[in-house]
Formats: sequence, C-alpha cells, structure tokens
Amino acid sequence: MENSSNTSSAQNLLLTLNASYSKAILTDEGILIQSEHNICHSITEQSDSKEDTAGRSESSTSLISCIACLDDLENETSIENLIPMNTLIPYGRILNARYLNESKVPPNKFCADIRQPSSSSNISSRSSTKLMEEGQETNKELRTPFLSENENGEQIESFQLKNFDRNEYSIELSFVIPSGDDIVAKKINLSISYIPSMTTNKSVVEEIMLRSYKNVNRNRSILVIINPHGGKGKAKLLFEKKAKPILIASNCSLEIIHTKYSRHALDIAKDLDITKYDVIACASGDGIPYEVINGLYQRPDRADAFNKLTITQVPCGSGNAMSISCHWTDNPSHAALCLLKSVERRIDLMCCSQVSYMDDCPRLSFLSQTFGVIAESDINTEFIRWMGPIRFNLGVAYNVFQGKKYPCDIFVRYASKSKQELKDHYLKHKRRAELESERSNERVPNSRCKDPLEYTVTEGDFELKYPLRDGIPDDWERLNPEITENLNIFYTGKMPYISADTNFFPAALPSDGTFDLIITDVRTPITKITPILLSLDKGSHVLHPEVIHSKITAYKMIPKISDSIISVDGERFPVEPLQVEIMPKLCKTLLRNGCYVDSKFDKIC
Ligand SMILES: Nc1ncnc2c1ncn2[C@@H]1O[C@H](COP(=O)(O)OP(=O)(O)OP(=O)(O)O)[C@@H](O)[C@H]1O
Repeated sequence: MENSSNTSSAQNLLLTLNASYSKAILTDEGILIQSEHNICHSITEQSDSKEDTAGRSESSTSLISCIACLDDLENETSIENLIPMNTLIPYGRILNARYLNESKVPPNKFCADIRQPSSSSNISSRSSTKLMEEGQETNKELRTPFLSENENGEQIESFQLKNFDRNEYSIELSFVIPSGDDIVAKKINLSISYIPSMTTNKSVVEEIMLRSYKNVNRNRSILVIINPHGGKGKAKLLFEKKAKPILIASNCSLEIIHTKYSRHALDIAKDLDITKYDVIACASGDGIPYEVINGLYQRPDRADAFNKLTITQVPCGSGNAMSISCHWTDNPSHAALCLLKSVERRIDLMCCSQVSYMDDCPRLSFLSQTFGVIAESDINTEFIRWMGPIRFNLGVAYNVFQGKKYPCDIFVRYASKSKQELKDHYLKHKRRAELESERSNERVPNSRCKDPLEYTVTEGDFELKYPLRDGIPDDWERLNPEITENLNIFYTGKMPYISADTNFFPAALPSDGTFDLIITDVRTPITKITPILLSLDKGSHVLHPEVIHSKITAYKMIPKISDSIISVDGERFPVEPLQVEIMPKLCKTLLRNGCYVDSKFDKIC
C-alpha cells in the first residue's frame, strides 16, 4: 500500500516533470492557457477558479486573448511556455490532442496510461501498461475507466495519464497559429485540469477532439493528388510547405501521388481502390478536380465511388475557384485547415454532351462552361501567364472593349427566368439550406454520425434526362436571336467565385438543382460595359439591365462560328453544339460551415 510520504514525493516528481508544461483548462470556446511557466504557480491560481463537471472554468480571466491574434509566436520552433497566460486556443484551430508518452511518466506509481479493449468490443487485445499499484486502485477515478474511441473508431476503455488527486492530464496539443498570411502547425505540452461530465464520461482527449471536430469526420483518410506543373510549377512546393505540415499534425492518414502526365488524375480516379480513402484532395488548380470527377464518372461502380469519396482542392494552381468558393480561401495553409474541419456536403454537377465524345462518355463539369469572350480571355492569354490571375481580367476587358461577337443559337430550360424570380429562388433555397444545416448540426452531436442531409447516389442519377440525340425538348425556350447573334459573353456556372477577385456567379448555390446563366451582347455601349466590368468583384454586374442573369436546369448552345473557344471548367472543348443539364447532388465536397463563401448576393439583389 502507498503511504502518504511516498505520495507526496511522487507528486513532487511529477511537478518537476510538469514544470515546463503550461497549465490549461477546457472552456466552451477553446483551451485556455492559465500559466506560462510552472505548475506550482498554477496550483495557487486554480484554487481561485470554479470548474463545472466538464472541466469548464467559470473563473477568473478578465483579459483573454485569442491565439489567432498572436502573430509574434510564429518564429518559435517550440512555443512551449511562450503562450501568454489567458490565451485561448479555439477548438477551430486545434488539430490533435494526445496523452504524452508513457516514457514521460515517472515511475512513481501515480500515473496510468492504460488502454484495453472494452469487453463489448471485438478488437484483439493489445499491450497495455499499468503503472498503478494496489494503493492507487482505491482511487475511484483511476479505477473507473472511460469509454473512448481509438484511431480506428473502436471503443476502448481508457485511463489517462493523470496527476493523481488534482485531475490533471498531461497532453500534447497540436494547433495552428498565424504566420504572415499563412497558418502554421505548432505543438505545446499542457497540463489540463479536467473532470469528465457525469453524463458523457468522455476522457479529456476525446472531449478535446469532439469539440475540435464538431460534426466532422475526423481521422479522414486522404489521398492527395499533386500536379507538379500546376501553379506555374509551384504546386508541389506550395503543398509541402504550407498544407502538408498541418495535415500531418492532425494525425489524419495521408497518401500522396504526383501526376506524371496530362490527364493522369483521370486515370488515377478511374483505377482507384475507393475503399482506401475518404477524401481526394487535389493540390492543383481546377484542372485536377475536373479530371478526378470525370475519372470517377467513368468507373463501372461510379455510384459507389461518388458515395464513398469526397473531392476537394488544396489551392496550388493558377485557377483555384473550387477552393475560393468552398474553403473561402485561395491560401493552401488555410485550405488545409478547412479540409480537416469542414463538413461534407453534396453539390450539383453539370453533364456536358457533344457529338465528338458522346460515343465515349459525356463529361461532368463542376464549375462552368463558357463560349466567347470569357473562354478566349482564359485560354488565349496563356502567353501572359506570368502575370498571375490579373491576366484573365485584362483579357476580358480587352475582348469586351473590342466588341468581338460570337454568334450562336441558345435554347434554355429555365428554373427562374427573370431577375425577380431568380432573387426569390435564391433567398428561398439559401434559407432552406441554412435551416437544414442547423437541423443537421442539432441531430449530429458527435463526429462519427452520418450527416442526415446525406444523399445516396444511385446509377439512375447518372441517366441523362435530355440525351443529345433526342433533339431539343419542346419546353426549352430559344433566346432572342437578336441577342445571340451579337453575343459577347456566354457563361454558365455553379460556384460563385471563378477567381479571387471575380464574383461572377453571386447567386450560385451548392445543391439547389440549378446553375446560373449570364449573357451580354456587343450592342451594350462602352459607357455601360465599363461599370459592369468594374463590378465583377462585388457580383453586382448581374444587376445591370444589360446583363441577362437566369437560373437554368439545362441548355443547348449551337455556335455559328468555328474559330473560337468553348471552355468547360477551364479545359478546352470542341467548338460544336454543346448540351448541358444539371445532375443534382452528385458530388461530395467539403464546404466551410456547410456553405459557399458569402457572395453577398442577398445584400445586393
Ligand atoms: N505531369 C504532368 N505533365 C503535364 N501536364 C500535366 C501533368 N499533370 C497534370 N497536368 C495537366 O495540367 C493541367 C492543369 O492543371 P491544374 O488545373 O492543376 O493547373 P493550373 O496551374 O491551374 O493550370 P491551368 O491554369 O493551366 O489550368 C491539367 O489539364 C492536367 O491534365
């Protein structure tokens, strides 16, 4: 049996061990650092604070700062003890928490890190270390195991490495802090005061992880596809420097493939073992997600593939519309955090048919199709690629002011034809999506539950409603030929931002079953074109009476010239009749807070 003098000497040993740890508690918003240096100082502090059963403090801290504001921490390789007292590390910035190694536990018989399979679990027994002796067995908290999950999601009984008597746990916490425009991963050792809630009885690490990954599947198995040629050849470096350290610190499972030839990502997606991954993250521009989506589409088990896999982007290319719209950023480090923290949501895709490839397979588009000025501005300005994204805006302005026209015929199946109808549609669907999201958050209290908004794709979802060979259905409307003979911009899209400063489709919604059509014609005088182009960043160009803006479910565009360009998701397509229809909710992606970046359309419309 342990006697009291042994107890206090062992406690002293642990205090010495922990002297370099910051003391911390869990609050509703994050982990609050309560001391910078030594634990003895903190013990005095702790006696002034009140904690509820979940270890949340009601104490004390009048001036709490957030880790997100502490720029000066960035240069430290280890920030242990450098985080000032009363700093909050918000759960949204926490990547991982784990008990410190048993090797760090002093052989003082005070601490335990015991993990053993629960009797209800069928996992095979694993080695466990028990560092308690008879004396500690009388301690009720140490005797009572917590039910928690291991890395594989299996239930295990756990005891934590803890400081006997004071409910303190030695934890290594990984989190992100700002570093210039980026965020970077850091680690700190903490001694956390924690008493599990009577109702949930979660271990401290499990509680931290649940709060840090609320409603999100953590420990995602991620396949990263890097296009080494993307982003003017910088994609690999960008990913490795800015995104990879954050993903690794989160303890997710990561596999990386580099594309070796053009369209390699399509072949990778076609042949992939879909059981191995949850997420395909394209460290590239928009070209690789396009290829991955089409590779999955060409698989015999495509319904399973679109049910199993989530496609997302780490923005490392020159066109990063997917990340800007879905992760709300074109910065790879911020996108990496979103990749870990964002919820899975289904988005609609658009299915493109043209004679040239119909015998092979239609093509899926997640972003846009364009003919005329926009297509030429994107693809014909390759020679000024060194200018970065500005080259696109310059190209558009140059072509628009030249008054170049692109005659064609356009037939449309409208969802909301007039601007008033479009506004009503937008507000109704946005509100509905918000309500569903709120309900989903309420219904999904823990991270491993399935999203109730989840939709299961079946083979029927891939069937074309309007096959190309059937001709144009009667209920499609032909656009006024006076406009289409003088067409300047023809642009259809499904995501709001097409580049960091261009909010081209401000009314786009992820899964409303429609996509947006925007058309201008060359008869618009320069005095009116200029303010239209100047309002592309705010998205208010669609409000100008000279701009046609509708929500549609399908269209056919028949070009009357051949020396131009049709571009689908930034890829060059044959200049021949193009028929496109919506395919609702086909693709799973990651949306920050469950929605696209705020285009502010509800404020301007
Ligand atoms: N190893 C490779 N060699 C040549 N081309 C490749 C390779 N890997 C990928 N590609 C091609 O690069 C193209 C562009 O990819 P991505 O969108 O990632 O880059 P980006 O920087 O945005 O470029 P872009 O603006 O040209 O689309 C895709 O069509 C893809 O097939």
